[in-house]
Amino acid sequence: MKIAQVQVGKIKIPLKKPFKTALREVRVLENVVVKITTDTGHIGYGEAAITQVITGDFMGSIKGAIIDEIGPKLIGRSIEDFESIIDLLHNSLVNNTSPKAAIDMALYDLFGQQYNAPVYKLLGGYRNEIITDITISVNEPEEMVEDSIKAVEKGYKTLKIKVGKDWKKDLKRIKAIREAIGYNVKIRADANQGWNPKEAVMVIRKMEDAGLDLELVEQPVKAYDIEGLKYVTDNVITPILADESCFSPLDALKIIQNRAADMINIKLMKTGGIYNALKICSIAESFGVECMVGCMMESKIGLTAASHLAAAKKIISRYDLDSPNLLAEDPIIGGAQYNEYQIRLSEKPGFGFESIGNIIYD
Ligand SMILES: C[C@H](N)C(=O)N[C@H](CCC(=O)O)C(=O)O
Ligand SMILES: [Mg+2]
Repeated sequence: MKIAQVQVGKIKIPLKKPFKTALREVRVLENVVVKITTDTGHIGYGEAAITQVITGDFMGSIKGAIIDEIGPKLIGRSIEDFESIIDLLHNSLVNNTSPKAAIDMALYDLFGQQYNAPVYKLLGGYRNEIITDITISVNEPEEMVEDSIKAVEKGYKTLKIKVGKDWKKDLKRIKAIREAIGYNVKIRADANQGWNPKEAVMVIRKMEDAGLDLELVEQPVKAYDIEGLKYVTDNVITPILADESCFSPLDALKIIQNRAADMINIKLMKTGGIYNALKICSIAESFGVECMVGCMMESKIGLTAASHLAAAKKIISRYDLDSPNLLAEDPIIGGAQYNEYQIRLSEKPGFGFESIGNIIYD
């Protein structure tokens, strides 16, 4: 199975309601899709999210990296030489984790097809069903309460509450939501770097003192501020999850060795795909540090790849794989099966995509 063509396209899907974090607001998802076709007619798909405020990668840079740099090097390479192709991918240019992730996904999709097995089984096959949380965008507390109640009515057992805009109001947000939904539903909060270290300690301690029972707090401080992250982790009881601070396996190693966070959020857009995500899993597992698999605003193409990783590994104990549920349409037939909070993996070879609509190829 040799790579014959690498195509790049754009997928555009409106959201059900604006997705708002301390870092950005998204109304319409516009991501890059990669389609790799082999000489045997097999097709592998991947996706790169436009999340420049986190990864630095934007539409033009992602397309350029794939069309001008990575794509041409892949032509004629055999999927059986998997390690060599992945090595080529990661050494073709530094950073650019989103285009690398899209190519890595498409290669894993083909790898599964080559060996006639679903990817998650080839990676370890620990489980074939996962349960995702759902994200509540940061808005006025009243609107967040309404959104939280609707999510609980749909059966979600974990809510990921976006905060990090203003710590006093954040406290009100979490208090109001906890009062409205009770204690049978888990709350995790994601500040998306919005607090400084002292504010973070103060607000998390206030939440602890008020008995708000947070499962964890994600990325309280700036991505670069590992000392600040450690200060927060050392000074609160609530577990701290590193997200934007952890891209590479080396980032994970540094965070874990310094005990700067209690857990790691793995996202394919940060690691550059499944290959490096597996390295983070091994590092974390060696230290007994549990991981979450998260996502950017991505369609079911990216989320199917993330779900296969999440299902494969025991050390991944938490899932924030909700972005398809935030979209108004799903143009992807096949792949992971979403039934609100429940995600089932397809047993078809690779990622099991059947057809993908809505893509405009360059
Ligand atoms: C969509 C997912 N639940 C999520 O909240 N991801 C964010 C970043 C997503 C983005 O800005 O596209 C996160 O965990 O920080
Ligand atoms: Mg996050």
